[in-house]
Amino acid sequence: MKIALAADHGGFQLKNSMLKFLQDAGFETVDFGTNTCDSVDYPDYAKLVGNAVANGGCDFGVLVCTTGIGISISANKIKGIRAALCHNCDGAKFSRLHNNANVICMGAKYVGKKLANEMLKTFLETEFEGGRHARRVGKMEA
Ligand SMILES: O=C(CO)[C@H](O)[C@H](O)[C@H](O)COP(=O)(O)O
Repeated sequence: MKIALAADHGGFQLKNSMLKFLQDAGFETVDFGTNTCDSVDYPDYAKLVGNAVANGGCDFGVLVCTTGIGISISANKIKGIRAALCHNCDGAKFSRLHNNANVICMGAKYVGKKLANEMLKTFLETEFEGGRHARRVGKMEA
């Protein structure tokens, strides 16, 4: 499974922590940056990960900014992207079960490294339930 990650200056440390977690767990990863405190614009990074997932180059995406809000709004502008802003493992689980989310977004201001790894693990291990949820996801896509 190949995972694309990116963050702005507000989220790069948490992104790098999850990058190491994924690499240690044996996942293939693509790091789209940023990797410094220099101020950047979160829509640019959402676009890199969103396109990588939407075009099939990566299976899932991980995006982080300070609150998670701007980067999730941005990712959801890309056709085929269902980006879920998650704050706990239950949200991460249901974003997959019911919404077939393909990008998980987090706010580094609210989520610590341990919780972020747990949410990410839950997200990647949970399968979409399909059924009535497939009808709803289909309506979102339309
Ligand atoms: O949280 C964010 C967007 O929702 C971004 O990470 C920004 O950090 C936030 O908008 C604050 O911007 P600043 O330039 O870092 O003050």
